[in-house]
Amino acid sequence: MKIRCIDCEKQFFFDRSQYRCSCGGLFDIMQDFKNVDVDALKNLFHQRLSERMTCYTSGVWRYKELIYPELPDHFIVSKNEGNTGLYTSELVNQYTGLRKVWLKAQSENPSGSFKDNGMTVAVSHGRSLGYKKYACSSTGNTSSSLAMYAAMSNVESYVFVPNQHISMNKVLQTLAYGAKVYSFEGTYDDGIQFLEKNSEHLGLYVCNSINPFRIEGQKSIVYEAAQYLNWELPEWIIVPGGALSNASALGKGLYDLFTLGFINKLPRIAIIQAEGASPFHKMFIGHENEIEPESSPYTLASALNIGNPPSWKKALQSLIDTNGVSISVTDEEILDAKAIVDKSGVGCEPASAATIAGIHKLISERVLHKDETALCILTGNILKDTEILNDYHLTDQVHAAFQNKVQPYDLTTESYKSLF
Ligand SMILES: N[C@@H](CCOP(=O)(O)O)C(=O)O
Repeated sequence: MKIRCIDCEKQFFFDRSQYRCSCGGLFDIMQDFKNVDVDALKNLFHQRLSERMTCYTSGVWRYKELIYPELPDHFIVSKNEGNTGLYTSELVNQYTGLRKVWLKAQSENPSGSFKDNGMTVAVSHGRSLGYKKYACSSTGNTSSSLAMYAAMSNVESYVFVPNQHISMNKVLQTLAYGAKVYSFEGTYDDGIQFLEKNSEHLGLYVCNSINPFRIEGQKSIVYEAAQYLNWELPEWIIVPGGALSNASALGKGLYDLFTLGFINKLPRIAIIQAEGASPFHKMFIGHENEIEPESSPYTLASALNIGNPPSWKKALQSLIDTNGVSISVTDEEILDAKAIVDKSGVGCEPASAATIAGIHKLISERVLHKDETALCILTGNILKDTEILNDYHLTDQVHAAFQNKVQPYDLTTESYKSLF
């Protein structure tokens, strides 16, 4: 397997853990698609939809030929990740004003977020290299996912989480899977810098999205959506933008599908950032060549509290390749959109709802047209952040709101007769 530095374009054989080239650029995996037969692969992917109890049951490894064909199956650690629902909702369509919005619920992954799509590949690769200690910096989803796969592989996980502006539920989930959790003063960005500097001499295999195998795995999100939609994707793919791994991976995945001939039309990608943590959007609309890191990013959508996204160049490439756009939305817009997704029955964590808020705004700015269709990536589960649910639904007027939603009822009377 070969990798390429995205800055100096030097190529290497990838046989150990390294995340950056000596020039400072991130690595990208170069797939050898010379012998790909699209019709044969479509058939194979279709047959694998009825696999049971093998690694090909997974909605990631179903596409192994496009992700990591060389990896011997016995290294794969999988929990049937992927296989997530694709939903539509009249409520969401109406709220956004778009003809049809597809919700790809990556929140249905085994650890509750899209991170599992990439993590199964990163940890499986780490196993093939013989690593026993795995690490990440995280606002909570990456750490939960890593801790889960590490536990299943019987190896250690060490996770570094900021000591504020993250969701307690996610940290508890990470602890419960058995990870050693270190809480630090700073942001996700400081944790990444620490790991980039120290992981090698500490013998830690880093599973953040600076690891290119994470990106290869996350491409499966768009492969699966395309397969479910009979290889015809909507005009737009909408992703929240924090560390920017989804924008990077989905752009690469779409490019694979289009250049190989799986799909005939390339959707446009829209990256939606939270206003309080939007360095990428500022760079993009300002036509700057470099990102200006934000030292104190802050948004209620805790998964997006990232001021210096390592993958910004890959995400930028995705927008260039797909004629994409970026936009930012306020926390209020995110929370209102989340309430709609929750009420639709699909549900999501706050960061995911940035996509719905983003569509709303892109229509009002006439970037999206109401006759178009879009696919939104819902990144995390509704229960990932119950503090936000509490605040949104209860805090303002706790008693009045609570009484409205959960009505007191006296079982000893016959008042039910007037209720139904
Ligand atoms: N919100 C993320 C931030 C980490 O991003 P990654 O792309 O490096 O995994 C999280 O869940 O920690």
